[in-house]
Order: sequence, then structure tokens, then C-alpha cells
Amino acid sequence: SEQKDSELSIVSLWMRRLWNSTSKTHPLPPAFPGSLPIIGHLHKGIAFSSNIFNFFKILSEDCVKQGGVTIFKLGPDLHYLITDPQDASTAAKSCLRRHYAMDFAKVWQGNSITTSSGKTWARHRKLLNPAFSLPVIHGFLDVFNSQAKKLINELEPFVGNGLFNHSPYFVTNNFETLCAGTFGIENAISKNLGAKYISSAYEMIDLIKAKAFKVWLQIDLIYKLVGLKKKEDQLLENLHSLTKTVIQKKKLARENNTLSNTVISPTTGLRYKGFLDLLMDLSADGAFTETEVRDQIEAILTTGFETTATQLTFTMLLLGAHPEIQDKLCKELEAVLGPDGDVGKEDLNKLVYTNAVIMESVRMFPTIPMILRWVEQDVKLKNYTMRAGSNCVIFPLIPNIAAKDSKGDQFRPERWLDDDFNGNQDFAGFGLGKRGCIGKTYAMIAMKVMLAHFIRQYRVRAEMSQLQLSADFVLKPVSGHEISIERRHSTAA
Ligand code: HEM
Repeated sequence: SEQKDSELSIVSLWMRRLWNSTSKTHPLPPAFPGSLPIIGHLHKGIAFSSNIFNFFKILSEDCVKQGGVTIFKLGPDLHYLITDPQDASTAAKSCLRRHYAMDFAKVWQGNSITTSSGKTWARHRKLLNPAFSLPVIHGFLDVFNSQAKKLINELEPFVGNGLFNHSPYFVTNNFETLCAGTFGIENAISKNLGAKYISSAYEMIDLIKAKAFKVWLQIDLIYKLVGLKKKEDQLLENLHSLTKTVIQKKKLARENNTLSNTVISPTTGLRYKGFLDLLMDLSADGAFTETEVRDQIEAILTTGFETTATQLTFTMLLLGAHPEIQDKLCKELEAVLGPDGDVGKEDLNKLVYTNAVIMESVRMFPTIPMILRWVEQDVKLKNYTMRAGSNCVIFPLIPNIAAKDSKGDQFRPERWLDDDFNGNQDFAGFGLGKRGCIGKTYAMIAMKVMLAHFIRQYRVRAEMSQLQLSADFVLKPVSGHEISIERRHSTAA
């Protein structure tokens, strides 16, 4: 019946999209320039598709100029673009349903925290919140520390050897870290299985994107005829086989009591559980079905592995291009942690500048470049009412680029320390409101630990003038992002 519900909801979304394009219920805000009859701004989207991040900047800057709310039309689909912080907050609070494109991810992740809406989402979010709390994440510190050291060793051959692409190393390493934290078993999966999962996830995301943009692929018969259904089934098998394998392993271990379902962290002394154990406890209590456990695990893996890795890729690049900031960061890390000590939980709050560096990296390059929501009911903003059946786009770039100072395009971590930017409620890099990022604490601590080891060991150099970005679900560099590394002889042990 869930399948039927989702089909019905897709049909009703289509009806509302069509209705919305013709109804004249509420006056519209000004449009982004260049809209054409029928296709709207589709041609603009296509023209800018090779540099989508620049397009987001142009859209958000225009939106700021036009008063904070504009319209962007992709064929019949009406999108409200919002840069006004108060309206962004209202929209994020009122529109808790994701864009319909996320419905195409349901074949993969069912009704998980990322794909569900309404009461199902609220229940999942409430049940999952404790799994992402600070004490749980503190329990992962050993994994974070050892994974950071592992990466540093892996990069050893690049020392003094010129530019290289560091991004895939961060992706693989972060995926392993996430698997250890998620499954609560180190080396739970083989390297091959992990690599297959990552490549299948990328391909699956491409399919979801294709469905969202090429509307004819949303018709099942066409999807089958062009061979994409077969491809999708194969990818789903690859993806689900990893989660199924680990869940089976864990289940057996729990039944036979051969694996303690809590791990004692040697650094923190804390007893902790991986996400999977917490989910299985909930399933034993009847809160989650077995399928829901798998769906949530898929959702955590997908939202977790690329975001943190990509943000670190950007951070290394920014640090490489700003040696004075890198030196200041290194000084703080050495002062708090010594030349090569691990990061303990009591150190985290002392790494104030490190925190600012990461936040500034999220501000400059938000890996989730837009918050896309579906407007289910009419939503009243300050000066306009968003029509039910439309979409709204909140750019994390809002307060980021429409910056509070005139130097918003500069990488300046100090703004998080000196200015009123610190604790800025409008900052949308990790989302806004109740549906904001559940993994923020995980991500911030994982990134801090990685930077702590990396920067004390290596001096990074980079040059950003040729940087090219792409943005699908995640904003990422596609070229011009290589770095070089040298050992910091003066401080290395
Ligand atoms: C630099 C790292 C990260 C950034 C910048 C980031 C950013 C975001 C943003 C902006 C949203 C809101 C999207 C929306 O409202 O449409 C979000 C949601 C989410 N994030 Fe993150 N994220 C990061 C890392 C992580 C990690 C490591 C995990 C998991 C371990 C994670 C799990 C999630 C989940 C499950 C949601 C959906 C929450 C919900 O729908 O209730 N994120 N993230």
C-alpha cells in the first residue's frame, strides 16, 4: 500500500504542478530576467549548466537586488527563489516536504528520514535524533583519529611530488569512517564492496537527476524501453547488497552475542553504539521495521559520505591558497594538541579557530548548494504568498554571499570569531529549522579531527584560479582543485 500511496502522491503532485502553472491565486514576485513563454527559464538553466555554481550566485544576487524573493520557471514548474533571511526561515519552517525529485529516490531509500514527509518523517526524525547526539559522536573519536592517520599515510607518496587530486582519497576514507561509525564494526565491508557501493551510489544519483530533468523518463514504460529500469534494478542490487550483508552480520552477532553491541572507546572511555545498533534496538522495540532500518542506513550512508569528504576537499583547497590562515590554524592545533596528539573530546571546544575555518569553508562552498522544498499549502511570506503546488529554493548562499560585510567573497574565518556572524541564525549551510542537517555534529567533529592530523603533518599548497564546479545534489569541484603537500619538518614527530 506504501507503493500505491507513493504512486498516488506522484499523480497528485503532477496535477498540482499543472494547476499551479495556470492558476492566478496569488500575485507573483518579480521574475528572474529572461523568462520565455512555455519554457520559462529552461534555456537559462541549460546555458549555465556547465557552471551551475556561478548560476546560483547570479540567481541569488539578482534575488537580493529584487527584494529577496523572485520567480524562476522551469517549464510549468514554478520555483520561488528566496534570499530574504526572514522569508527563508518562514519557508523552511512551513515547507517540510522535499521537492518531488526526492520521491524518485524512494526505490533506493524507501521512506527514510531523507525521503519521507509528514508524520512519517516527524516520527523518524524524533527516533533518530538521539543517534546523532554529542555523546554518541564522541564515541566515534577513535575511529575519526585512526582514519585521519590512515589517510595521512596513504598520501605519503605525494609528499614533495607536485599537484594531485586529493578528492577521491577523502571520499574513500570518509566512506570507511562512516561505515565504521554506522555499523559499529571496523572493517565491516571489504574495499571492493565499498568501492562498488560508492560508484553505484553516484550512478543512482545520476538516474534520479535524469528523471527529475527529463520528464518523459517519469513514465514507467519509457523508462523501461530505454533500458534505464534494468540499470536501476542492477544498481539497487549493488547498493542493497552492502547494507543487507552488514545487517545480516550484525543480526547474527547480536543473536549469538559474539559481538558486544556496545563498543568501549579507548580514548574517551565511553561506551557507544553505532547507528545500526541504535536502529536495531528501535526495531526490537517495534519502532522500526526491518526494511525501515535498511532504508535509514542507506539514507545515512548517502547523506554522510560525500558531504563531509567534499567539504574537506574544499577546505584543503582554501587553506592551500591562503597560507597565512593555514599557519594560524596550525598554531592553534599545535597549541591545543601538541605536535602529534590525538583529538580527545575535551579538545574539541578549544579548537575555536579550526571550527571557524570549517564554517567559513561551508559559507564559501556550501556542499549542499540549495534547500529545495515543495510548497504543499499556500505559505505567507512578508510580501508574497507562495502558491500551493509550487517549489521553493533557499540558497545557503543567502547570508553567505549577500554578506554582512563588503568582503563576502573573501575566505576570512575571523568573521566567525569577531563579527556578529558567529551564531548567525540565518546561516543555512547546514539547513534551516527542524529539517536541517541531523549529521552536523558528526560532520563538524569528523572534519575537525581530519584537519587536526592533516595540517600538523603536511603543509598544503593550492591555487584556485582554474577551479570549476559542478552541482547536482552536492556542490563539488570537477577541475582545477589539485593540491600539493610537503611535510612540516619543524613539527613532525
Ligand atoms: C559538511 C557536511 C554537511 C553539510 C554541509 C550538510 C548539509 C545539510 C543540509 C543543508 C541539509 C538540509 C537539506 C534540506 O533541508 O533540504 C542536510 C540534511 C541532512 N543531512 Fe547533512 N550535511 C553534512 C553532513 C552530513 C552527515 C555527515 C550526515 C550523516 C552522517 C548528514 C545527514 C543528513 C540527513 C539525514 C539530512 C536530512 C535530515 C531530514 O530530512 O530531517 N549530513 N544536510
